[in-house]
Order: sequence, then C-alpha cells, then structure tokens
Amino acid sequence: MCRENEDKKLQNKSRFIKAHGLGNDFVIFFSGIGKEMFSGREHCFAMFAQENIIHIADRKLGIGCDQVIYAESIHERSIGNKHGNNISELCNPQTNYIVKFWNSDGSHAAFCGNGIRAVALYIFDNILSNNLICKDNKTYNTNKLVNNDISNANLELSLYTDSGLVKAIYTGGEITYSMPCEFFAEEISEIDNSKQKNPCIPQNKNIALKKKINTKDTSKSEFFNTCEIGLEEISALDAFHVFTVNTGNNHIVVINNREAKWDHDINIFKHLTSMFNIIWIWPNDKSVDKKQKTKNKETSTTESNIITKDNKLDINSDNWNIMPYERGVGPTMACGSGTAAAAFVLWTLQNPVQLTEKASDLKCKVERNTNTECSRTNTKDEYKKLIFHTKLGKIEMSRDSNKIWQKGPAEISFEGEIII
Ligand SMILES: N[C@H](CCC[C@H](N)C(=O)O)C(=O)O
Repeated sequence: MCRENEDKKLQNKSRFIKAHGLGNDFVIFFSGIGKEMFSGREHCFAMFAQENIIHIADRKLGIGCDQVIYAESIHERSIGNKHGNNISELCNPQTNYIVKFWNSDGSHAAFCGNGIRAVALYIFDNILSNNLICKDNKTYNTNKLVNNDISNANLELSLYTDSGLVKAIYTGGEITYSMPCEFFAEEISEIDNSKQKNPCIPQNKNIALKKKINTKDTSKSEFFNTCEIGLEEISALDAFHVFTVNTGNNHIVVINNREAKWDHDINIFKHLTSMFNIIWIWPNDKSVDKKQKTKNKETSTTESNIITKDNKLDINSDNWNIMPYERGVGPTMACGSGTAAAAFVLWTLQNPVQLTEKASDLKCKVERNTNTECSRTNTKDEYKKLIFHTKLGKIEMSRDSNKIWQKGPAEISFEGEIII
C-alpha cells in the first residue's frame, strides 16, 4: 500500500470498548477518556455514517454488536484509563457525558438502557482506579471527602441522551440509573393490518388504539373503561394485553401466557418493527414445566397461566420473563428500555383485571371502574419492585413518586482498535 494510504489508514484508527448488558452487546467509542480515542472530532462524526455503523456492527465483516454507542465527556476532561497512563485530571464525578446510540442496521436509536449501564460502568471503572472507595454498595470520590465524611461524596454520572437526562449510580458491580423521560402508555387495540396481508390476523379483525395513560396525572388516571380485545387475532399468541409505551424509545409490550416463538409470533407485529421494539413478557413464577413425551424423547415447554381460577388476569406477579425483538436489530437477549416499558405496563395494570367473559371466548371485555385510582400497592406512591429474567440474568425495576429506576449488570468484554 503506498505511503499516503498507509498514513491515511493510521489516521482513522479508533479505539473501542466491547461490552454487553445481559447479552445485549455494544461497541462503544469514548471521547475524552484516556488517550484520545479518535484522530480528531471531524473524523469522529464522519465515522458514524450509516455504512460505518453497519460495518462495525457486522458480526462477520466488522466487530459485531446489537448497538454502536458514542459517549463524549462534555467537559472534554481526560482521565487515565485503568492502565494509569496520562491521568491528566481525575474526571469530576459530576462529569456530564453526551451518549448517542445506533442500531446494527445503522438506524439511530433515541435511547438504550443496557447501553447506558455499559457506558456508566466503563466510566466508573476508569474513575474507580483513582481515589474512589465503595462503601455500603455506593461509590464515593475520596477527592471530595470533607473531614473524611463520605456522605456527600457520592458518585453520580449525568448522561445526556436524545431522550433526556439519565443519572447513573455505581452500586457495587451493577449500575442503577433513572429513566430519561416521562412514560406514556397506550393500550393497543388496533393493529391496522388492512394494508398488510398478515397471515396471522384475519383481515376483518382489528383492535383499536385506546387513549393515552399519562403518568403525569397518575393520582386520578382515567383508565380505559372497556377494552375490546379480539382474542381471535391474537389468540395465536394467547396475548391478553398489547400496549405501546414510550420510554425514550418506542415499545410494544405484549403480556402473554408463554415465551415468544419469534419465527411465528413476530408476524403479527412485523410491519411495526420499523417503529417499535416488541417486548414480550410472561410470568416467571407461574411457569410450569410441561414435560411432553414424544416417542423416545422428552420435550419440555414452559407455559404459565395468568388467568386465575376466578377468571382474573393475574398480573400481580413480581417476577417476569422477557424476550425482546428490537427495532433495527431483531431478536436480542435483553432490552433495557423495553424492560422499563414492560414494568410501566404492569404497574399501570397492577390490580387484577376482571375478565367479564371466558378468555377462551372469541371476545374478551376488560371492565374496570372508571374511577379506578392509578393502581398502587398503597396510596403512598409506592410501586412494587419488579424483576425481569433474561437468559443471562435479571433486571430490577423500581419506582418512586417521580422517577423510574433500573438496576442491572453490565460487563466490559474487551478493548480494541478498528480502522474505519
Ligand atoms: N433498538 C432500540 C434501541 C436499543 C434498545 C435496547 N438495546 C436497550 O437496551 O434499551 C430502538 O431502536 O429503539
């Protein structure tokens, strides 16, 4: 290769971090940490052209990931990485970062919950190698100690995303962060398939969009009075409720009796996956392992029954399984923002929902009192902590009177360099 091409190649060498949150994996580029990650900012933004994102995320020709992430320290402060080189200044624990996300198909994503945890972990790890201590599951910056009092030295990161500000706290190996925006949920009751010849839904059946449930007036949310669900079109999924929820990015949450079989079940929502992440949940503690003997081998399927004996829809379980089908990616092992969306739906539907007709009937009406208070475990704004189980571990969702919090693991897999 001639000299100038060689130089050009060297110019566009960029360091990356490979990380994941419960198997939802990322290639992360930082700016402002340790030695410059890019040859220059102009290069950096050129780097995130769609074809480059697709190349980076390609599991055969690139590095491979579900999302590509770019995190830039707003103060452009640099701290040494854990190998200790060129620590110029300990990053102020209140350092703010701008964080951008792209899906593996090159589309931009407004938010990525598992990605936020991975970015925060790497930053904390970098800071952690300097003058910080962990105590009672929290992390304190010894540089901020006054008379050795750690109470006000708590380490918290501010991460600015296109969906809003996230506060991330290091809780001893896991990351807890606040969701970036107000949540809005709408009960889907119409998936317009008229334009799509969707084999799963009889063309004459639709379910119409219900009104918005807005968290702002949760004290006296006017719940939908009745919800006409044509079980026929979703009976293939045994789904009882289908909601759209915006947690900074858009999700369709499907509450179900069994795990998703995407090769079949995604057909119902396929035409929506360019706009929504499909988040499929079913109760974890109601799973009954059904062993079916077929000829000489035993196959087991997990089924759960969320219709109680007295025909109530029991969604008061605290433990749920979750399977995402992500916009711009396809099936992934976990979806942080989608988990928050599922939690929001369950908190909203917290009280058992009385099915007025047998769920097995073609139609099922969901009646609820029009003056139903926003479902709460009690009026003191308390919501049950919910646990969502994925194949690699769990995510905890909790909620106080004005924030929704997510706690879960993140892991740095390796670091490397790529020439783009
Ligand atoms: N595919 C999503 C972005 C990533 C969400 C997911 N990886 C998460 O952890 O929240 C979207 O386009 O809205």
